[in-house]
Amino acid sequence: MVRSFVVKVPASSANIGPGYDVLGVGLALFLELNVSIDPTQAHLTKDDPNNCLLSYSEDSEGFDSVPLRSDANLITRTALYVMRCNNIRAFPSGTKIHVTNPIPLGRGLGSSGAAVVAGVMLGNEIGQLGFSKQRMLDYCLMIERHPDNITAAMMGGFCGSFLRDLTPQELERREIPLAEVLPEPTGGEDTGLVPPLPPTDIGRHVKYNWNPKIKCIAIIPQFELSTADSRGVLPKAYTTQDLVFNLQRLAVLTNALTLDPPNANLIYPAMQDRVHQPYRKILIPGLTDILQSVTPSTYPGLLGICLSGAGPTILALATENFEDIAQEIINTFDRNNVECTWKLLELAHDGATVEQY
Ligand SMILES: Nc1ncnc2c1ncn2[C@@H]1O[C@H](COP(=O)(O)OP(=O)(O)O)[C@@H](O)[C@H]1O
Ligand SMILES: N[C@@H](CCOP(=O)(O)O)C(=O)O
Repeated sequence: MVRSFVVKVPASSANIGPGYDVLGVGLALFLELNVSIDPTQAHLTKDDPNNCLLSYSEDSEGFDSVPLRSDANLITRTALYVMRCNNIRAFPSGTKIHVTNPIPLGRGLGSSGAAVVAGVMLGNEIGQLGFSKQRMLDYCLMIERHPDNITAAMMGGFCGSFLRDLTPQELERREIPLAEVLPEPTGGEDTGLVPPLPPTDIGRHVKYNWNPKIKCIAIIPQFELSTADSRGVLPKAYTTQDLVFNLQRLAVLTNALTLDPPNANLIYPAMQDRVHQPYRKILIPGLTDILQSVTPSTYPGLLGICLSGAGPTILALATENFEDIAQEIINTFDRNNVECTWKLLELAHDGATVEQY
């Protein structure tokens, strides 16, 4: 029997200013996997160590760069991790996965979070494991260890999340190096390693309301900045003043974005941050100017501006004047020799979905 299904996972913008590793919004720009399992096509998948023929559409982000072997690609490695935790060693013979990916890689729009969520949903479907989204979050959080993108991509909408404290035994499982969780490219051999099951309910979240008049403008520089590198420049400790500065704004922002009409006098200052943006300026030419150059008084309709995730994308929230706001930010990047594209995006309210067909 042939089985076919589609997995769709939204991009995300994390932090939203003061909510470092806490806040995220799912964005209507979808990573899509078209999956078919047809045992009569087993000859097509015999060259892959795990029986999987993986392809990307030519217009996909990462088409030229992402690996297609199932033990090297982030989506299928993640699916193999979920399957192997549950005693399924490989994809069924004749598994074909075609990926369409409009989410730019390494730009702060949650491409890796979407790939991890897609991989976990793929593993759950292939193995017919019947996991809830809450349980699938546990698997995701063993791989990407900040919950903001993952939660927004899985659950959709505007989310706040945290990781709960783990018991010492759980901590051991959680501290397993990533290389032992995800299968490493092996040259074709299966090491037989069974990864430890993730602890349950690692991540806790709430979904806030979001005023639908608020749209997301993403200004996307044409250079990549890996999240790991962008986390590497952050300090290990903060002053009380800086932490209180962010906590005060975080508390106000989560409610301010639900109010009608949206109030720029509240949202703009509530999107200021002292925990990550000041340190990331050295990695993003022009960031200081950009965060100061567009304000609600110079650009009516603008509500707030911040770095999207770990950058380099800029997220501007606005109700109108989208093109002018984007163009001003593009011009400032241009003066710093950085080319950009931009997108106007709505929230993705439903998060990740699977549709059988
Ligand atoms: N659709 C995808 N397919 C395969 N690998 C992906 C995909 N999306 C992201 N990745 C991997 O994740 C990396 C980017 O992750 P990261 O540095 O966290 O940036 P981002 O801010 O885009 O999440 C890519 O270089 C690639 O290795
Ligand atoms: N809170 C994280 C978010 C990273 O998001 P990404 O989209 O850049 O992967 C951080 O700021 O490091």
